[in-house]
Amino acid sequence: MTTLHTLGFPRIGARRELKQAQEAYWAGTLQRSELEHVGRELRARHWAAQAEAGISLLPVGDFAWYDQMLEWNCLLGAVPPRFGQDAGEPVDLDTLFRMARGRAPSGTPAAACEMTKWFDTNYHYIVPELHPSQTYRIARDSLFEQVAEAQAQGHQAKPVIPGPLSWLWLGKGDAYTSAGDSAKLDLLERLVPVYREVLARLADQGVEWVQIDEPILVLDLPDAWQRALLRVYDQLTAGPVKLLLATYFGGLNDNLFTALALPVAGLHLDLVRAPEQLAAVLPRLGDKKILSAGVINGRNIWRTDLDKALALIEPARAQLGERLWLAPSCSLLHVPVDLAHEQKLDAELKGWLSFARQKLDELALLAQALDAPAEAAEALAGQRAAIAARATSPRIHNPAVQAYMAVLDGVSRDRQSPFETRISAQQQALKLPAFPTTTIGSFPQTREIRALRRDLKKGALSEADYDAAIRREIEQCIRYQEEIGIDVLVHGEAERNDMVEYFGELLEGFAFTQNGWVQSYGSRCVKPPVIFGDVSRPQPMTVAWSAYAQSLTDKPVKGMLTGPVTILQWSFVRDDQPRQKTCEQLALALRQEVLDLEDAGIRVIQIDEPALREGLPLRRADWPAYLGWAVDCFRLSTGAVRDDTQTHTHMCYAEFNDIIESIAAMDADVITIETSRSNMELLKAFEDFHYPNDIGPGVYDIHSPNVPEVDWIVGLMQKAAANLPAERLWVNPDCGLKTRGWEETRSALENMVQAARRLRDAG
Ligand SMILES: CN1c2c(nc(N)[nH]c2=O)NC[C@@H]1CNc1ccc(C(=O)N[C@@H](CCC(=O)N[C@@H](CCC(=O)N[C@@H](CCC(=O)O)C(=O)O)C(=O)O)C(=O)O)cc1
Ligand SMILES: N[C@@H](CCS)C(=O)O
Ligand SMILES: [Zn+2]
Repeated sequence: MTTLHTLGFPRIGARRELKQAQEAYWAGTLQRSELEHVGRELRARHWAAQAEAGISLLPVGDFAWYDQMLEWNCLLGAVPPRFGQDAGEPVDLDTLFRMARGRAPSGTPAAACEMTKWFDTNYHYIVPELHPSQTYRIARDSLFEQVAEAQAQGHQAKPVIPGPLSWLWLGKGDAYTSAGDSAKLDLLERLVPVYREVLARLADQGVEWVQIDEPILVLDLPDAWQRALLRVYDQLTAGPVKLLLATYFGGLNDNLFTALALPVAGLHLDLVRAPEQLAAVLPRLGDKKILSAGVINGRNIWRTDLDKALALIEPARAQLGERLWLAPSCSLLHVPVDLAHEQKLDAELKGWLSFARQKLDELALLAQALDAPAEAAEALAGQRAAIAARATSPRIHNPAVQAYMAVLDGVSRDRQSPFETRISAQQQALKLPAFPTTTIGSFPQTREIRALRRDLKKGALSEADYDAAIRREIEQCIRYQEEIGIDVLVHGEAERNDMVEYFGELLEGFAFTQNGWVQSYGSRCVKPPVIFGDVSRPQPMTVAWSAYAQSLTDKPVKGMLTGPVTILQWSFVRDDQPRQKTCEQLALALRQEVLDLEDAGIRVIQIDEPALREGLPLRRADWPAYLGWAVDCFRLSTGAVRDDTQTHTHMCYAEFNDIIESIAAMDADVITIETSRSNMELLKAFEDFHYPNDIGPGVYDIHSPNVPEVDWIVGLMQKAAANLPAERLWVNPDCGLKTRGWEETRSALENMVQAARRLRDAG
């Protein structure tokens, strides 16, 4: 019998039960005991679903109240001193929430820990805060309690824990200069004994296998880290539990020999992203190790081509027999829970898809195909038919798009004139003051706005009434910005459920789901649209809203679009053509929208690319190719406008140093970026590079409810002006305001405008 396991199952619940419960608890309307009950119910449901599907080793530790890394930070007692954690006391749930959000129903508010992107996904983890004198201890028991919970339900629990090297790599601290700073390795001396203690406790609970995640093994690793892996795993494997070392999101490449040399009992490979590594691993695996083959894609939603998967793993099966285990490529955290909850997707399209729950069945079928091929034949034939139907469907091809793509090389990506010429034409047209103020696009998405969309969907509100209500929101937003004296206004994005899903709903070649939620961070989720075919724009998507907003004021209103790379990155993308091609189709659709906005009298157009950096391949050798086409697609979408039309772009959650050249090559007239959390440190890349175009360094952190003081904003801008020409600087928040309330938004923006006035007076 083939052993099946998963690296993790989505924790949010098919109806986002975890989100509802957490937010109610934070708001004080749900008791702690009720919250804990919801957690137990979800875990039990998810384990049961996996067991029913035939998964024998069930993940424990994939459930997290906010984030799995944060759970581990708390288990290790790595709680920064500002949270007032008593040494020796267990870390309480509210302390965990304060680390994530700065506040919780109990305990003193403190600055939240940093949150950043998890590898190349749209999931965000809470960054471990490292310090050279940090000590560790088992400070939270939830993992052990959950193991007992799973066992009491009759399951074979396989705890899932972050490996020590990956935990350190992903951590940050003032004493360390980069992810791979070898000084971090000094902490291992104190960390490893606690890992050993954890493993010993799990062994006492009767656990046989522990999955230990070392995803950094798919990155370019310095020698010191490779050596540390060898040293540490020698110490970790001494006890009675068996370790399954899990790698995912790529191939081992030059880390292959290190991974194979580790004395662990099993190794998990991502054979979706890097199928070629199997041939290199098989002859070197030895005669004892388990190989877990990750053959079901944990990062996308397409039904698996099981014939292809079988062809890949058959040599492994022949060599390893039952030492070959099967699994998804990575945790299923990154895909929606259950396709069964989609009532509105047409049957053809639904037949092409597989969400987390369906992926379990695919895994079981694959095992059956190995163990009892005759019994699997009929189901395999059904799967084969579904794969063939998708590959040959006329819905995926659009001749008009193909015709445009065929002449793409001849389409200019360049603006008509260089920046110096354009900016003076824009200055004449827009007549902006020094230190112009603007915002990033969205204004608070209030409950009322979301309820309007809910009612529209339910049929309780007509299209006309919905439109009228959104227009009122836009008018209020414009009036407010005029009143406080913002220079370049926005319409506020009230009509958007999400900056990617909104466009997915309006573009051809996309499908969208009712319930395909995926956790982005904490309680926040996204519903990534599905790109299944050639992308085109049947009609303008934003022009009516932007033109309406512009009709209300003489001040310029920015048109607001999500860029091609970000739409690509935050969607589930077709896998039957290179991502570059899909991105080019998106860029062409956006190019038409940009020109329509310009025709409608919109003089400033922003094309957001917050995911440009997130899309970077994990291996540096692959960066130039990606950056080449990503920048090209941005330029394709923006390049056709007149000189006096001003283009903006916006990026957040990113470090810019290593891609500054590509950012400059995008040639947006203005870039607004997230810099406030780093106290303008991130601007250094722009200073060192002598970035030529206009820059709006974010002057306050929109992720925090704290209102920035005028002096503080002035100080930050002066810091920026010390190294960048003042006439190139804009004043703006560091991201959109959709997750904020109106009260804090008002105070913050008013202070921001005050600060800009003071800067002008001083200059
Ligand atoms: C900027 N970020 C984004 C990322 N990815 C995206 N795809 N979009 C982004 O904006 N990645 C990086 C960052 C940070 N990530 C996020 C992710 C998610 C949110 C967020 O606020 N999510 C909302 C859901 C937004 C949404 O889709 N809203 C819909 C539906 C709202 C809903 O739940 N409706 C309820 C009824 C509501 C009511 O009655 O009050 C229902 O249908 O039952 C909409 O507005 O229509 C979230 O709540 O998780 C932010 C940053
Ligand atoms: N225009 C978007 C960008 C977010 S990254 C917003 O303001 O929400
Ligand atoms: Zn942003």
